[in-house]
Amino acid sequence: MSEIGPGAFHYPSFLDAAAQTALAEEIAKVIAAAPLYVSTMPKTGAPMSVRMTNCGALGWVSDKERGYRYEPRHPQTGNPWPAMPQRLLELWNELVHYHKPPEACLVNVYDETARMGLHQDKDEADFAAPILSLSLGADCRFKLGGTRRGDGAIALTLSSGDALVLSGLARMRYHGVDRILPTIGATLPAALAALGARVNLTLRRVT
Ligand SMILES: O=C(O)CCC(=O)C(=O)O
Ligand SMILES: [Fe+2]
Repeated sequence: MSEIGPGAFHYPSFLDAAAQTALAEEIAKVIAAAPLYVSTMPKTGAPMSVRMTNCGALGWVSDKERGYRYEPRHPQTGNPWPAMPQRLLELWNELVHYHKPPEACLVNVYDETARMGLHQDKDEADFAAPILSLSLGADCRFKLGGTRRGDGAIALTLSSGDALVLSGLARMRYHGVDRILPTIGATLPAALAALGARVNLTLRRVT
């Protein structure tokens, strides 16, 4: 584990190959029940390059009219999000020291050209709870800035099996995915391989 400034913890290869396979199988079930969809940006309605879905009681959604928010139902099927797999609750307990369970797990699927601009995670009512991110598949160049937009950002590589915790002073740090890196040998586990190059799971407490 390496601490990238107070409260930001990077755990390279936290999940071994077997754990990645098991997690990918759980996420494939989530996607079968709650299909991936394309969110649009508030105001402009521009489509995001990342496809997404959620599991847990609440899911992060965005559209032109109503912007970023959490909803209890899939925006296209209208069904409640699938339950959060037990394995994710266990990883939260292992890595996040917080007295309440996560309510939302956002599943982001990147193809080779997808990216995510620098942003803060601030649609939650509870900023005291850490954020837990888990990565599968291709490496990405991840940017981690400060708590103000203009602060300089450092780049790190997030690889398959890596965990990242943003807690305390790091909870509101800007972050984003610059680009997916050509990654030799690290593809998504078979259960997810057809969907894209990289999958990121972000577990959050919302209320
Ligand atoms: O894909 C990642 O590593 C980051 C995802 C993220 O920042 C988000 O969904 O808010
Ligand atoms: Fe984020």
